[in-house]
Amino acid sequence: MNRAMPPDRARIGLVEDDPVMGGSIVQRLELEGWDVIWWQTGSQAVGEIAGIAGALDLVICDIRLSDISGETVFEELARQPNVPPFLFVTGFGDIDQAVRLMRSGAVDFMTKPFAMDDFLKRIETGRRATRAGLRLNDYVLGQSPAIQHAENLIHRYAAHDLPVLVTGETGSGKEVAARLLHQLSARASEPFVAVNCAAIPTDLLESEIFGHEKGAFTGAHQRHLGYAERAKGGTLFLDEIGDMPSALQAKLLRLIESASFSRLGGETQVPFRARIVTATHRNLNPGEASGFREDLYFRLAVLPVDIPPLRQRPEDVVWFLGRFLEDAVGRSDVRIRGYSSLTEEAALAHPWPGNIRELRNRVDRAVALATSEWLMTADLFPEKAAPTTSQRFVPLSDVRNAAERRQIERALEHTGGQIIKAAELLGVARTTLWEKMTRLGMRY
Ligand SMILES: Nc1ncnc2c1ncn2[C@@H]1O[C@H](COP(=O)(O)OP(=O)(O)OP(=O)(O)O)[C@@H](O)[C@H]1O
Repeated sequence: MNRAMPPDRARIGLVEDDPVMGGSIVQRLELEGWDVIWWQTGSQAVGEIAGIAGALDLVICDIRLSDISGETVFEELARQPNVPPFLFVTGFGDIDQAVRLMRSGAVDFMTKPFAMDDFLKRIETGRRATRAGLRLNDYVLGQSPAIQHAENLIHRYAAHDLPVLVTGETGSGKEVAARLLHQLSARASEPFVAVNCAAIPTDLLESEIFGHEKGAFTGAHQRHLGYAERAKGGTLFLDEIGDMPSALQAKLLRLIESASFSRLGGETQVPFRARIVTATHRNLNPGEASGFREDLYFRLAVLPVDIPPLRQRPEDVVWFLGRFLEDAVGRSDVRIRGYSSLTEEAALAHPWPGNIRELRNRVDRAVALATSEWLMTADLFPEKAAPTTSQRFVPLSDVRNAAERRQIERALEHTGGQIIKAAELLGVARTTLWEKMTRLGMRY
C-alpha cells in the first residue's frame, strides 16, 4: 500500500469474497497496469479503505458479500471525507438495490456476468467522471460545479438501459442533456427521437407516439409508424411528460412493462427496443397533487437528473455569454469585441427565467442590433433602458397581446402547466389556446 507509484497509475480497491472471481479481476486489472488492493470481506474493507480513501481512484464492490453487504460497506464509508467512487458488481436480482445505491452517490453498477471489455470501460469512465482533475475540462453542458455534477451523472447513466427522467426549468437544457446521454450511450448510432407531449394536440398524440393501422380512424388512409417505432434501438425522448393525458400514461406504462405496444387499430404486438428518456419542468412527485400516475412516475424516474436553473450557476452565465457571442459573430459579419464589464454584471444579476434559451436569444438580438464594438447593458437588456417618448406609447395590439399573455401565464401557473385545464379556466377551446400561445411566441 505504501509502494511508490507513478502518478498516472490508477489505484483500484476490490471488495470481492469469491476467490475465483476476485483472482481473475485482480489479474486482469494488473495486466492493464493498474494497482489493485483486494479485500475478501466487507468489514475488512470498511476498516482499511477508511485509512487510504484519498489514495484510491475507484472501489469495485460486490453487493453480496459473506459478512456484511456491499451496501453497508458503502454506507459506512460514504460518511467519511474523500470517499472514492464505488462501482458495484451485482447479480441480476439486485438491480433495484444497485439503482438505489447509484442514486445515493455510487458511481455505477454492473450486472454479472459481464464482458471484461465493458467492465474496463466502466472503470475508466467511473474514475474519470468523478475524480477532480482527471477530466480534462471536457464538460459540454457548462462550467459550474452544479451542471458538471449533472453531466457526471449523465456519463454514468449512459452505460445503462434504464429510463432517465430529466427535470429542470424551461429552457435550462433538458433536451440538450438527453441528446448528450444518447450520444454517450451504445445507442448513439440509432435514432434519437424527440416528442414534445405538450405541443401535440391530445387527440393526435396517441397515434403520433404509437402509430396507427390503415383504417384505424377516419382519414387513416395508410399505416403510420409512430415515434416509438421510428426510434428503433435508439432513444425515445418524451418532453413535457407531465402533460401526457392519463389514458396515454396507462398505455405508456404497458409499453414499458411489456417492452411492446400495438399501433392504433391493430392487434399485433410491436416490440419496443428504444430507451425511454423523459423530461418535465413540473414537479411530478407522487403525493404532491401532480395528477401524474404514481406507478408510471417510478418507472420513468429510475435514474433522475436535475438540470439546475441558470440563475444558480453564475459560472455558466459568463461561459454561455462567451460561447453564444462567438457563435453569433461567426454567423454575421459584424465586429464585436466583447461585453462591457457592466453588461456582465447585469447578466449575473438577471434571474434568467427563460434560462439558456433566453440567454442565447438575448445575445443573438444584441449582436444583430449592436451599435458599438462592445455590447452594453442596454444591448442585452433593452427593456431595462429608459423609454423614449415614442416608446411610451405602445400600439393597442401590443397592450392586448401582453394582457393575453399575462392571463395565459397565470392560468398555466394555476394548473401547473396543463394546457387542457388552463383552456377550461380561460373559457376557450384547447386548440384556440394552443394557437394563441403559438402566435404570442409562448413555449408550451
Ligand atoms: N449546453 C448547452 N450548449 C449550447 N446550447 C444549449 C445548451 N443547453 C441549452 N442550450 C440551448 O438552449 C435552448 C434550450 O435548450 P433545451 O431545449 O435543451 O431546453 P429544455 O430545458 O429542454 O427546454 P423546454 O423546457 O422548453 O423543453 C436550446 O436552443 C439549446 O440549444
